[in-house]
Amino acid sequence: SGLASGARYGLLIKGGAALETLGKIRTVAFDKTGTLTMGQPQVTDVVPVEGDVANVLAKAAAVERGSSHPLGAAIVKEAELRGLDMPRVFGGTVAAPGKSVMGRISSGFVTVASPLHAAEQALLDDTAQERISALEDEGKTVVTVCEGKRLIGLIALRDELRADASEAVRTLRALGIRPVMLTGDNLRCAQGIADAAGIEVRASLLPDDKLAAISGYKAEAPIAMVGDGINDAPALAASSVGVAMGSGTDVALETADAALLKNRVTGVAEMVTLSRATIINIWQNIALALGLKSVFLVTSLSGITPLWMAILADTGATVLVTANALRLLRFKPQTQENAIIVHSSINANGSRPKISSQIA
Ligand SMILES: Nc1ncnc2c1ncn2[C@@H]1O[C@H](COP(=O)(O)OP(=O)(O)OP(=O)(O)O)[C@@H](O)[C@H]1O
Ligand SMILES: [Zn+2]
Repeated sequence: SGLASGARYGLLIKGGAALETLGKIRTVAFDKTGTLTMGQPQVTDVVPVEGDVANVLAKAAAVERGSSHPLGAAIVKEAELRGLDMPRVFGGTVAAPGKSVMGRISSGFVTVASPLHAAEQALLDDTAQERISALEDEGKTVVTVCEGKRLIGLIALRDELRADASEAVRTLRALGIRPVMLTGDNLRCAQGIADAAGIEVRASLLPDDKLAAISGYKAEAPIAMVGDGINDAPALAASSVGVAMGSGTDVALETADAALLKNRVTGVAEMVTLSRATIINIWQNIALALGLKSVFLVTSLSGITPLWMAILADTGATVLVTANALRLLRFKPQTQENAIIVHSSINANGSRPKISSQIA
């Protein structure tokens, strides 16, 4: 009944074990991009160092074209909006998760990378470094564009916080759970987003660092991780309960133990509440069943109640237990955004989520 009730609110939980663990978690780790934020960054600034804006944007977009990263998608969209001709890429592109993407165009190798990992390609001088810090202080994510070993420009992007992110964080704290944001983005930008959401943050984490962070928390107490599967699928799999955003990748939906179909991050707290209610309900039922049975065992053995009455009472207990379990179907999440509850398990993009077949 707990699983069915969750499904009605767009909370999909893959089976009883995950439902049970959710009630015990002490920490919830959130990915930033696409989880606490909308995951639809927009290009805000293009700073050319060599050539003009179009040169930087077109080359960056060329190597990002095959990339599934939200930053890459934003760069390609911006180049298309400006009607730029993207140079041809020869021999495909190479992505280093959490760091960069690289490809070869006719004039040489182009790399789009985080400032932290740009140093592997080119040295950032003081002017570039200052410009990066200034943009990051505005809450933007900056990527560097290099051609060969030369920095040719910077692209700044901004992603908006989800409307229910701070409510999600507050609700978890009220349940005695510690929320923390794990991100591959730089600390300046991440700190701005984290402050707005009211959450503590660990930034500049590579996918392996996210995994290590999860294992660290998990060694202390059960932890849930909420992510979209881009550079965090291993962390989702390693946490006690992995929760995928409904808009996330197929990998996320497959590795996760649960999913938030309506992309409401407040759903994590609702899952915990539902789990706790279910666990209490199960213990009530066990106590009820055993209690009634022992009363009638004693009384019928000692001849106080006739056998037929004991049998009838046994059936009655089953009815009571079932009725108590069915109360869970009346479960309503406490958070305010319930107006947008949809009674179906269809994704926002219209496709059926893969895990829907597994609802008990
Ligand atoms: N395809 C790419 N194009 C440009 N930069 C990239 C790309 N992939 C990774 N990066 C750089 O590496 C950084 C970390 O990437 P990662 O995907 O781990 O984190 P994120 O998506 O920014 O944030 P989060 O970890 O919260 O999802 C990015 O902020 C960006 O600077
Ligand atoms: Zn991410």
